[in-house]
Amino acid sequence: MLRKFHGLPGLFAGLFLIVLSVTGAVLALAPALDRASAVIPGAGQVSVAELAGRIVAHYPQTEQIVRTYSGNVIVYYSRDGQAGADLVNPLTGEGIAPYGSSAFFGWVKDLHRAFMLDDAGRAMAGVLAVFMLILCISGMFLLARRTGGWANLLRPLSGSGSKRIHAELARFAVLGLLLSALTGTFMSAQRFGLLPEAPEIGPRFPAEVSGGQPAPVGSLKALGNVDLGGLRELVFPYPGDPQDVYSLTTSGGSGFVDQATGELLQYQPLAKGSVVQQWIVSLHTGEGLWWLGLILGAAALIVPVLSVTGITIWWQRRRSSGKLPDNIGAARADTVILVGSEGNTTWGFARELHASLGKVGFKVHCSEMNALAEHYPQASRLFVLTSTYGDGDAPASARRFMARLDNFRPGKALTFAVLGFGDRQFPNFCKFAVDVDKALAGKGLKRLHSIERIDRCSTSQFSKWGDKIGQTIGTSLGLDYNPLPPASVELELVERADYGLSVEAPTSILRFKVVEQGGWRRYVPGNRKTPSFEAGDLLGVVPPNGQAPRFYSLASSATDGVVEICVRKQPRGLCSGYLYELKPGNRISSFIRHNPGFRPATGSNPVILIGAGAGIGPLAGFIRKNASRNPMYLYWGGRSSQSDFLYQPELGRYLDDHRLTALNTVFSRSDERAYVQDKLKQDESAVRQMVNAGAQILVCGGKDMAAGVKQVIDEILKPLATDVEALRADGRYLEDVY
Ligand SMILES: Cc1cc2nc3c(=O)[nH]c(=O)nc-3n(C[C@H](O)[C@H](O)[C@H](O)COP(=O)(O)O)c2cc1C
Repeated sequence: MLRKFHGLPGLFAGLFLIVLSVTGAVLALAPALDRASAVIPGAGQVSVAELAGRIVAHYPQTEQIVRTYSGNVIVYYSRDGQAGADLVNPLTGEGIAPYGSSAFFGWVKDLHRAFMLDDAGRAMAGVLAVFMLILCISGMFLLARRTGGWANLLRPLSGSGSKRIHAELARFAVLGLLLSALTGTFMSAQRFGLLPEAPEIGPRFPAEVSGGQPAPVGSLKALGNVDLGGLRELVFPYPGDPQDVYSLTTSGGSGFVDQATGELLQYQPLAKGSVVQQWIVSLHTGEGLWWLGLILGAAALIVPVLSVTGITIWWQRRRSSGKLPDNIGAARADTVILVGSEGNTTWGFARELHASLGKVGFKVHCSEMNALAEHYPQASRLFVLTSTYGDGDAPASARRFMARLDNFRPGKALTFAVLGFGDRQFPNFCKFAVDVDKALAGKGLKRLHSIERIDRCSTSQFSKWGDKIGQTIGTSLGLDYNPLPPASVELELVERADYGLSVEAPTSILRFKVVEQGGWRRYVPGNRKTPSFEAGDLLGVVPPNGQAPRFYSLASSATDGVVEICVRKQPRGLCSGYLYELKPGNRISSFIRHNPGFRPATGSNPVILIGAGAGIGPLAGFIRKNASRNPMYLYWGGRSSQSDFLYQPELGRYLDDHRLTALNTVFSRSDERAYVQDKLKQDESAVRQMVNAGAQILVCGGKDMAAGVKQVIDEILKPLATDVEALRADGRYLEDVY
């Protein structure tokens, strides 16, 4: 709901908001440019009387003196019957240059205020300001939800791509945009009479003036009492009319000055409403607050990027939520399918189930598990299809499911069935699905069918499960789904570095180049030259006998120009053995699987990287990409510094150029006889301090190491009254475990 509240105005208004914000950013420059060219005497240095006296010496027929919010002084005068206006130097009264408002800024202002369309355009700009207000407020709520609460709003963000860029920039710009939107809405509402405007009541013309011989303007007492900094305008009396007066407006109010006695007559302070109104204009335009104008301008310039990334996110979400043409609303559905997925393969199965159930007449609603509603009023069947990630953890689209389950109010008639997707080679086969099954039963829901687990996307297991569900609900589903094979990438080994033979841990860093498809094949969709990937994504490799693919964490990003992995040869490892035997020039077929849940946060908070053995691969990749020199600390364990110190030269270079802040290694077959978790224990207080300062922890390596690390970190965190699970829920403890 909140997301819709944020997305719909954004989509609708995207293009117009871009025009509004770019023109706003240009206009925001005006106060700063004006200010830069203005001569501004210090406070108390020049009085209005002195200023007027100096100006009159150069412009005997002065009609009016105006001081702009930026501090420029303009004189309006007549000479030889011709009216003119000049910028003047307040210290000398001399003219600097003829004054005229800029045609360019005038044009931009028209575009900004009214899209060149008069009142219709002004109304549109007002509506857009309201949209912007809704976007800012709903965006702040979404950000708080993403960072795990308002107190964590400044916490480093995880994730990548458009979502990350959108959230990071929005966080930077939101206060400026909120201020512009609020003040813009206020000004539009006043313009269209929806809010009252402060009445412009000036002082009444004095009933009596002395009518005596006019004194020189520089000698008038009332003008001598006003500092130039407070002047708005001074209108001169009509020449030769002793009954006329000077009309003075200052930042505090307005009044009249007798041209003979110099007395202040009928002074009226500015009404409170006018002061507020003036502040609102200043806060919107930066008039008189040139520095604020620049901040608002910078925030406005971010709007085009927010619009483009916002539309990209919406589009990606639409696509990944699976082109479900007949998706029924949650409130009307009799059947609900919830999907937990990280790499999107489970969505394909969910789509097939959605289509089959729809075909036999059910009203089916399908969404990600994170979008679990509080209530499905009409539903009597709930299917949960979910994969498992990390070490038995929730995939990205289900991470908030368990927390949302607390507020879930299932109707009495609701029954459920969980279908887990996983890989039997993982010790925690489909563990998250099992957890969900238990949690739903714990909520008092009845099982429509007991949990089943699908191994490595087996389509036959899926189809059999469909048959059983069909029998239970009294109709044939005929689930027949064949996932498309992922786009394959041909790689050629260009370089390898071998380690660890003498300590029975043969491990190699393998660097491949992407083999470009020649001839017509390069035009086939999917045969892209270089796929996009980041360190921490996964390289899928199918071993030669065609069994299920094995995944290796990537140590490089596409921009590095190589595909780099770190492979430890397992004793009877089919795929690791195959890769280990490769020689430069050999080619393999592979595919990329994105793993956006395993990425270091950006920002100045420390990042603690922990790994052992080949687990150093993606961690080294993160350090290589740390161009902004965020504090990164690496804890890594191997067997022997002489034999399997992977990436030793690179890490030295990263320390030198500060991409890596500190390196802590430990070797189990040296005198230390210790593992990486022992090293963490030794560094207990430093680790605790870093976590207390907002550090994020990323762990990569074998499951035993990960379990040991988790145990030690839990102990280290005890005095902080938090633990690994709490950090994990905040996106501050990420694991890539195999
Ligand atoms: C990094 C990683 C960790 C995984 N961890 C587990 C796990 O702990 N248990 C399991 O059964 N499957 C695990 N899997 C396998 C996935 O659950 C399986 O490939 C699933 O089909 C992915 O579906 P999805 O693309 O919809 O997320 C893991 C896969 C990867 C790439």
